[in-house]
Amino acid sequence: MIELKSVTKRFGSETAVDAISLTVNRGELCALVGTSGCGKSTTLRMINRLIEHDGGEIHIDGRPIREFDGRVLRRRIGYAIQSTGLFPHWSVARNIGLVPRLLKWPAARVTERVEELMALLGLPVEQFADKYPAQLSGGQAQRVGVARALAADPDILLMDEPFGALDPITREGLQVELRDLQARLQKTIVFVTHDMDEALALADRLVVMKAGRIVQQGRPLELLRAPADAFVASLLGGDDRGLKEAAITPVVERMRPLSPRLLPQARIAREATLHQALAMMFRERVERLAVVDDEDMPVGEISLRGIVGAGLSEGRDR
Ligand SMILES: Nc1ncnc2c1ncn2[C@@H]1O[C@H](COP(=O)(O)OP(=O)(O)OP(=O)(O)O)[C@@H](O)[C@H]1O
Repeated sequence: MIELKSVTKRFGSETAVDAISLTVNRGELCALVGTSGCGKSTTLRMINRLIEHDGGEIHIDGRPIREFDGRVLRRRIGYAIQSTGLFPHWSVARNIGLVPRLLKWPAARVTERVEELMALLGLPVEQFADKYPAQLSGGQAQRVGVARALAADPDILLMDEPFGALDPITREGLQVELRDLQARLQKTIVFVTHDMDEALALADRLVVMKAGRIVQQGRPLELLRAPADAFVASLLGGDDRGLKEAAITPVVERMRPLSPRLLPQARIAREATLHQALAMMFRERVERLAVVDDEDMPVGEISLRGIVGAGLSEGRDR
């Protein structure tokens, strides 16, 4: 668990982070969003003491981080950044194994771990282990950066735009991998992003910052449904907020039992979102879809009226 209590950071006369308080529970993914220069990266870098806070307290698992040696702390916390920070003269495998080697793991265990992570992140060992960062595409380099952050199996991961500057398909693939990793391994993750769709899709806790302060925090749906002010509303998507809400609301929330009427021909997976259901209705020119399970068996239906007529923000079906 990470706790920030009234944490402040000043650079000269400028207060970059102004008395923020935030708790990120174990296994939670917390996304920090806000306009450029609002203090997101500074907040992240104070957690692993790349930047020292000058007011307030930061605790990790109940202990003030000032009690830890900075280097020891950073070996316990994975850190992935947009520019990857890979060592250019080291191979991919050597880059990924950096922290385990610093922690003096036996060589065979480091190799095993590196290969495990490369497989996890879709980087075939034979193809990539001996390559150098300059020989990688941006997306591959970011995967290596994420693998390196995960190498020593840290409980905490700090990620500063780790998927920035990637094409939408690669980015979405990595988002799915991250969510999967988090669900399986219960990592505590603090994630900085400028991409609101990414923040809404990934975050358990969404934190909106403005000029060094936290303006609002909560579950993405809570913020979409009740933004604290016009700034939050506009940052979260302005007039598009309804669609963004549909993009993170699962179909099963609005699903009804199959009606005795004819089974709808068009089908949608039960894991789909309302946004995907709307897109399919639009594409297929239909107002009802059968919701199907993994074996393509209908488990219910969803209708346009069920989605729109009920009013998304009411959170109930009629
Ligand atoms: N090392 C530094 N020295 C002086 N000022 C700094 C330093 N690092 C950050 N700042 C200032 O602190 C403020 C917050 O910066 P920070 O990088 O945390 O913002 P951010 O929200 O991450 O921005 P962006 O979205 O553009 O990355 C900015 O005004 C920035 O200019």
